[in-house]
Amino acid sequence: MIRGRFTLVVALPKGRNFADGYRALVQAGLELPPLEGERALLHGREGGVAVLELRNHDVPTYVDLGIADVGVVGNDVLLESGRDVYEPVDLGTGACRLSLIRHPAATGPIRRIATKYPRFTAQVLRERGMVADIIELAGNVELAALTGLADAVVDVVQTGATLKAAGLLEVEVLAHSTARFIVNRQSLKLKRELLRPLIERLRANAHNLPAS
Ligand SMILES: Nc1ncnc2c1ncn2[C@@H]1O[C@H](COP(=O)(O)OP(=O)(O)OP(=O)(O)O)[C@@H](O)[C@H]1O
Ligand SMILES: O=P(O)(O)OC[C@H]1O[C@H](OP(=O)(O)OP(=O)(O)O)[C@H](O)[C@@H]1O
Repeated sequence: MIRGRFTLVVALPKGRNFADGYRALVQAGLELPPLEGERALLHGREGGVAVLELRNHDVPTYVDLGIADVGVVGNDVLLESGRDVYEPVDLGTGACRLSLIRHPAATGPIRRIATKYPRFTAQVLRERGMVADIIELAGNVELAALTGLADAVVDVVQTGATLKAAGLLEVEVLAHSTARFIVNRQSLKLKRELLRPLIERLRANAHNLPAS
């Protein structure tokens, strides 16, 4: 097991949330390894802290199953994952929302919803007693509303520029998202002396973030 060879294994998502996540952990005093080479997937030396570079949706999986002790991931991905991890800190970065989006001409009942977030969408439908087919897509989800593949989509909105350019409407915000620091429940007990102060410092620093 990789965890036995390092003091702490950190799962970070490639892409948008990587730099803020890395910085937040360093500012909280964690000695992260320097990042080696663009194509490296695992950074760090035995006996120190390791960083795993993962796809967003894989971060909760690695943390829940105990391969990584801790991780950083957007709440949107956490909601979708259904994974049981401890989520002690809202880092406040990477703010966006998961919204219901429709074409202005689509005014009838929603029968087909396209999304990268099928579990989250199914839960929203269940909570509202609604029935619709969910079509899982891998990206550029707005195209489903533009082309008529679906009569609504659930996707990430940040500035709204993508929707505006496509002439689509943000009908309803379903969830707000920011980056979260997550912890494997067993690691929290086993590495308490390392993790408790880290969590406190992350909380204090997140509190002092300028409002975005
Ligand atoms: N405008 C935005 N679009 C998409 N995600 C955003 C945006 N703003 C913040 N985020 C956050 O960034 C995460 C997506 O990061 P990124 O765009 O790097 O991933 P991706 O290219 O979709 O790759 P992956 O397939 O690994 O999810 C989201 O889960 C969300 O928490
Ligand atoms: O409201 P906005 O500020 O326009 O941001 C939202 C858009 O940004 C992301 O797409 P991106 O073009 O980054 O590609 P991706 O789908 O590969 O993440 C996301 O999937 C939305 O389409």
